[in-house]
Amino acid sequence: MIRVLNAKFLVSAPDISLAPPANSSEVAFLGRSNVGKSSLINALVNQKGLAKSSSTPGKTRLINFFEVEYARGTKNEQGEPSEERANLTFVDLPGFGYAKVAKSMHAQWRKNLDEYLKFRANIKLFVHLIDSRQFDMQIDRDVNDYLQSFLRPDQKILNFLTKSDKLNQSQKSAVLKVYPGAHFVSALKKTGVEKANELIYINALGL
Ligand SMILES: Nc1nc2c(ncn2[C@@H]2O[C@H](COP(=O)(O)OP(=O)(O)OP(=O)(O)O)[C@@H](O)[C@H]2O)c(=O)[nH]1
Ligand SMILES: [Mg+2]
Repeated sequence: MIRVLNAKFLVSAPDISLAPPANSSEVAFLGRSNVGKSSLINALVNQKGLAKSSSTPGKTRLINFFEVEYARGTKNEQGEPSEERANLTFVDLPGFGYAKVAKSMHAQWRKNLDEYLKFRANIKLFVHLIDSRQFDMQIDRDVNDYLQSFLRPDQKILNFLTKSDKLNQSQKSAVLKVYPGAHFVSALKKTGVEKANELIYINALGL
């Protein structure tokens, strides 16, 4: 059993130069604008307004850092139940593909994110969120290829399909044909959230 003990906002930074010290494994949440990044972070840490979410695309404009304290039930050397603790840093990023932004500003965002994503040493996990209703978009394939192009051996990518409460079973089956083994989450209904925490914890810590 994995649970979040505590989560708190650290800092918002416009680019990597103002990021907090890189002293714990970092999980970067990325995906198209409005896909549900901020909402999923809130669901994972079980706090409503920690990451700011909005129905207006383009809500998250800075790189937002959160410290998340996890506890995992395990067994000690004597085989008795015990609990291990670990801190992760969650990073809520501005969305890709937000059209209503002036081109020049958009280019600047891309540049800022590019440096952060490629050169931040402690990123161990990229959580790429894909809208389960629009799962077959070129921009998401491009983002996957982009991440793969600089992925280090100590890093992983997870694909989560968001807003799964909007899908019926046959629609989910169609998604699974394109993303076999995809993990569905709903921040609204809180489904798939516990499993998501487990996947994040294990992959970010390389367990
Ligand atoms: N039905 C449903 N709606 C959701 C879910 N998660 C988020 N939403 C809605 O989707 C909209 C966008 O959510 P955000 O979490 O702000 O999305 P974001 O990816 O952080 O967006 P940007 O910061 O603009 O990139 C909001 O209106 C949310 O209420 C979900 O699991 N189910
Ligand atoms: Mg957001």
